[in-house]
Formats: sequence, structure tokens, C-alpha cells
Amino acid sequence: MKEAADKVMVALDKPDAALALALASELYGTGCWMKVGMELFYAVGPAIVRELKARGFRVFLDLKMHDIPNTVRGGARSITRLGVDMFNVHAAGGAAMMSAAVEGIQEAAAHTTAAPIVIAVTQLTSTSEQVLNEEIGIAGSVEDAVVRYARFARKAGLHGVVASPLEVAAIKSACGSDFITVTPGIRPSGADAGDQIRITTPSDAVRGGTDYLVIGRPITGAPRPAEALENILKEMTEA
Ligand SMILES: O=c1ccn([C@@H]2O[C@H](COP(=O)(O)O)[C@@H](O)[C@H]2O)c(=O)[nH]1
Repeated sequence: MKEAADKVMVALDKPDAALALALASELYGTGCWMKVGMELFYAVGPAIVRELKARGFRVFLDLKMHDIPNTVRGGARSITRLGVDMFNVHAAGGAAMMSAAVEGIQEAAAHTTAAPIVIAVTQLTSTSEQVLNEEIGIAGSVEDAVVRYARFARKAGLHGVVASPLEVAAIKSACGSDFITVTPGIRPSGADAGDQIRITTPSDAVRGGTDYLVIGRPITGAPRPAEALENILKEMTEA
């Protein structure tokens, strides 16, 4: 179970610190990561990251930076000083922007702590091929768009990407097995997909070779989150 928990990032999508920390306490000891996203970070700020780190959690700060290179470089410096283990930018910001994130980490890490892992969001797991083609304006399949962004992310010096577990094999084949895949869009069978489109079960995600499974509502919205996590870890272990 420990090996499976090392791969799970629980999305702490909560509106305040008390709710987030209560949930984190409930899951403490499993060894899973905590993912801090926009809802929590914009409500309570960097203090939540420091608190989770003080409690021994590994933290993925999921703010999906997307701005001009100079701004992203500065953002990456600040995030590195905060001491997160992983953060992300949008690949749609382009190679120069992604390289600037890497530079920001190097500048800050030279003076402070260990360098975090930086990854790029390829196409959100809530995006269908129809939306990609008709609204975002990118022709072709989602998988092709994801792999194209993944190749640029790798060239820019990033450690990996966020994508659907359905695209892991194509990403690994294009970018190498050591290129990290972080995959939301995880739904145990029978769970409500909600706004997620490109989904798989925890066992299929493990069989598909993903490095990290990002899981929110199937755990955080369950009546007993610790039990929901345990069931998922069991499913992953048996896969
Ligand atoms: O493409 C992406 C990128 C990020 N996410 C984030 O992952 C979690 C998923 O939560 P669920 O409740 O399991 O759907 C959430 O925090 C998203 O912001 C994503 O889903 N897709």
C-alpha cells in the first residue's frame, strides 16, 4: 500500500485552511501527497503550504502559471523559496515561458532549498476533442496535441507533464520513460465523472504506467475519505 500511496496526490480543493487541514489529518500516515490548488491557495495563501510541509506532507502546488516569461520566472523563484515539492505551468505559454520557469527555480534554489519538480499542463482533462478543435482552435486529436506540448516541455527542461492517464503511453513513447506523468481524471468505477472527460479507473491508470494519480472528489467528497483512499490504494496495489 505504501508504494501505491507514494503515487497518489489528493486534491485538497477546500475553501479554507481548517477544512483542508482536517482532511489532511485524516489522511496522515498513508504517505500520499497533498495537492494545493487555486481554491485553497487563493483563500489562504502560502501559509497552507508551510503548514502541510511542517506536518510532513509532500506538496504539489497546482497554480498552472501562464504569463509572460519574466513573470513566470519570478513566480517560479517565489514558489521555489516556499519549499513546494512540485508545481506547474501551462505548456500553452510556449517554450520560452517554460524555460523561464526552469531558470527561476535555478536562481532561487542556488540560494535556498532543494529545487522542486516542474511540470507542464498539456490539455486539461476536462477538455474533449470537440472543444479542443472548435473552441480552443487546435486541430487533430487530443493525444497529438498533448504529445506535441509534452515534447516542447521536455526540450524546455521540464521534468514532466500533466495529462490524462489515457495519454501516458504516447507521452512516454515520445519523451522517454523517465519523463514524469501526473494524471488527474481518475474515477473508480461507478464514481461520478463530474466535469472530467478523459478519465480512467485507478487500476487502469496504474496499468497504463502513470507516475502520479491526482484524485480529488472521489476521496474528498466521500462520506469517509480515509476509507475511500484505502479502497483506491487497494485497487492500485492489486492492478
Ligand atoms: O488537467 C487537469 C489539471 C488539473 N486538474 C486538477 O486535478 C484535480 C482533480 O480533481 P477531481 O475532483 O478528482 O476531478 C482538481 O484539483 C483539478 O484542478 C484536473 O482535474 N485536470
